[in-house]
Amino acid sequence: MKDILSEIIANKRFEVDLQKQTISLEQLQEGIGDIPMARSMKQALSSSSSGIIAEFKRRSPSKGWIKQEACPKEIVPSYVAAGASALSILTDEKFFGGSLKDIRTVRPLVDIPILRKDFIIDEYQLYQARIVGADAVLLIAAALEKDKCQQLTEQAHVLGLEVLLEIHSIEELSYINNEVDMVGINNRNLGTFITDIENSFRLARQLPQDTVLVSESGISKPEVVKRLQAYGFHGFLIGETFMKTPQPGETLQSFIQSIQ
Ligand SMILES: O=C(O)c1ccccc1NCC(=O)[C@H](O)[C@H](O)COP(=O)(O)O
Repeated sequence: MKDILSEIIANKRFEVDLQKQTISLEQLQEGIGDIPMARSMKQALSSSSSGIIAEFKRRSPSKGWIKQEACPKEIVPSYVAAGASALSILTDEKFFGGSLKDIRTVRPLVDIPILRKDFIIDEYQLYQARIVGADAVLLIAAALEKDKCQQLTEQAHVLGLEVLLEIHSIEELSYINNEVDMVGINNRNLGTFITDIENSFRLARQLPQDTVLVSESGISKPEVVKRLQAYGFHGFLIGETFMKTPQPGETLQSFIQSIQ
């Protein structure tokens, strides 16, 4: 682990420890009882839908502010109306300008699966995700020891959350086991920020055919999605391409028209 990722993880550890001082894990556990069943993102991606996981993202370490004043109540329902199969909502505040409140705000407005996109290092964050209404969480191999990743996967399942495991390199293939629901191949090198779509094809070749595969980051053209679809990818996680335009929902709509 290095560079921006280590900085993000160090800050996340600090944040989570602080949050625990305000609301303890036990208090969060008490709040989990009456949460409705989660929606299956794996199923949503496996059905014959667009496969687009449309991301709500205000800023990023690689691009700075993309849409500082973005309002989730406007953008997220417009993604659903445009035909997104699932949603990804960045909840990291310091580096991405997001918050758990963004998921809480849109949950009653939409009925497709929501991925809590954050840097999950502690089971406390799984409870937070479930309480605000997320259906799935991202676990990043590069940010976790293998045992910890396994432990978080099991705990996520106990809470009814699905897991999208993100890998970027051949070495991280060893994190994948039968318990992981979906495998995300990140095209972005988190050390250099360079995106290379070919990374998706390189790593997909190494995976069993029945893996629910998601290609993540740097996707800006419908033709790329078509190539990925033909290769057997089910999901396409796209943020900046939509968020940088004045009407992200409309941009998504024409993007989907071009892949059908
Ligand atoms: O987006 C970044 O700059 C970034 C930097 C360091 C860690 C994670 C980062 N992004 C998180 C994501 O996974 C992306 O937001 C997501 O894959 C969508 O990517 P894009 O379509 O390129 O916005």
